Parts: sequence; structure tokens; C-alpha cells
Amino acid sequence: MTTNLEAIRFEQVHYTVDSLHILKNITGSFPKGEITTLVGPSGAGKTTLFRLCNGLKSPSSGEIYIHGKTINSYDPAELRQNVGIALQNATMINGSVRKNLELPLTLQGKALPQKDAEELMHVVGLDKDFLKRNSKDLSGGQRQKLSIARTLVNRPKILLLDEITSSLDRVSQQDIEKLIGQINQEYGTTIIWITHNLEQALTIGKYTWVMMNGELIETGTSDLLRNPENDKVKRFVKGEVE
Ligand SMILES: Nc1ncnc2c1ncn2[C@@H]1O[C@H](COP(=O)(O)OP(=O)(O)OP(=O)(O)O)[C@@H](O)[C@H]1O
Repeated sequence: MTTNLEAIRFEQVHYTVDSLHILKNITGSFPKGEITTLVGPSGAGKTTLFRLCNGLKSPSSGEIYIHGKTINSYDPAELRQNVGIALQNATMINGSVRKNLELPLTLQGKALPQKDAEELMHVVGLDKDFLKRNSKDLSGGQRQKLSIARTLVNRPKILLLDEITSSLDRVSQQDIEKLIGQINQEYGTTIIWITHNLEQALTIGKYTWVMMNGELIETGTSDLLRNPENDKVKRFVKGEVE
């Protein structure tokens, strides 16, 4: 059963590659319009779960619902408009910031009007003069902002963020956290954010999912990371499971 308060729902989802059972019986949902963090040790299956959400991979069994409709009922363009993804090390193509920004549309044989390009730069806090610059000359923080702006080109209702601040200094990290908070508030975008930083998870996320060894161990409000009851979560929070 999905409700209209759920952005994404997993029902008994398994994902296996050869004999490797990477995701095990995942059932749960990400609330619409909220920020949920996804935490867990390395290799827990977090990135794989994201790849299932944006159709890059398909479950071996089980069902994924996006806004109440099965993921298979979306065509690829429609799915991209619903679910955008930004990664830790954003890949840039050679050329200007503008060329990189409009890449999602170029791939669809469309162009991004100058007005929209300037608006997107404004949303992520970059001056419109950046559009003419070479993307190679951007700092790490600016590159991540461009990557977020590029994901926003399709105006996704759900934004998946995979470790987008882990290679940034503290100031740039806080800048991005603020930006994502604003996007969530202003557009009602559902945010799902993979982070290794528990402090960050507590600051930015209203809800959290804890994954371990391919399983969903715990879900709830972020407070559960402050006062975990589950022993596995306790060990993870204490840093005993990396
Ligand atoms: N195509 C694949 N073939 C074999 N193993 C895979 C494949 N994709 C993922 N895995 C394995 O599945 C497990 C989960 O990987 P995943 O990248 O989803 O974890 P993660 O929680 O995102 O880890 P990290 O925090 O280090 O990024 C890992 O052990 C990984 O090696």
C-alpha cells in the first residue's frame, strides 16, 4: 500500500548480482517533501539503492513505487523528471559551465534558454558570469553547485544526493547544506541524501534510514542516530562498524 505522502516506496526489494545478495528485502518509504538521510557503513548498498530509484538498475524481485506508481510504468524521460541524482565527483565535459549545465537537455536534443540558465545559476548561488567560464577552472564547491544546478535542469521532484559534500572543505559543505535546505523549502523537493557524516545527517535530515550489509536496519526521525536503541545502529554510531 502506498500513500500520497510517500515519494518513493520499496516493497520487499531484493537485488542480486550473480550470487551476491546486495540488497535484501528492503521495505520502507521516503516521505514526500522532506529531507531523509541514508547512512550506513561502506558497502551497505546505499548507492545501489539509489541506482534502483532512478532506473539505472532494476530489482531482482520486489516493487518500487515513485509517487504511488510502479517505477516500470514511467518512461525514461518521465522518470528523469521525477528523480534526479547528483554524485560525489560530478563528471564535467570539456567546455564552458553553460555547456555542462545544459547537458541533460542537449542529450534530449533540446537547448536551455539563457534566462533559465541564469535562473538556475542564481538558485545555486553562482553568478551568471560563471556561465562563460571554463568548467575546469571551478573550485570543488562551485563544481558541486554546478552539478546540483545541472540536476535541477529537469526540475526533479525527488533529488538523490550521493556523498556530495564529502570532498569539500567545511565552509563549502555548509554552503551546500544551506542550498539543499532552500531547494527543499522553496520547491518542496523530496531530498534523499547519502552521507558518511553523522553530524551532517543530524543537522540536515528530518528522517533517516540506516542500512547495513544490504539490509534496512532502522528508519525513523534523525534523533534515532543520537539515541539509538537498536544494537547494530549503536555500534555503527559509535564507529565500531566502518
Ligand atoms: N555490479 C556489481 N557487481 C558486484 N558487486 C557489486 C555490484 N554493485 C555493487 N556491488 C557490491 O555491493 C555492495 C554494495 O555497494 P554500494 O556501492 O551500493 O554500497 P554503499 O553503501 O554505497 O558503499 P559506500 O558507502 O562505500 O559508497 C558492495 O559490496 C559492492 O562491492
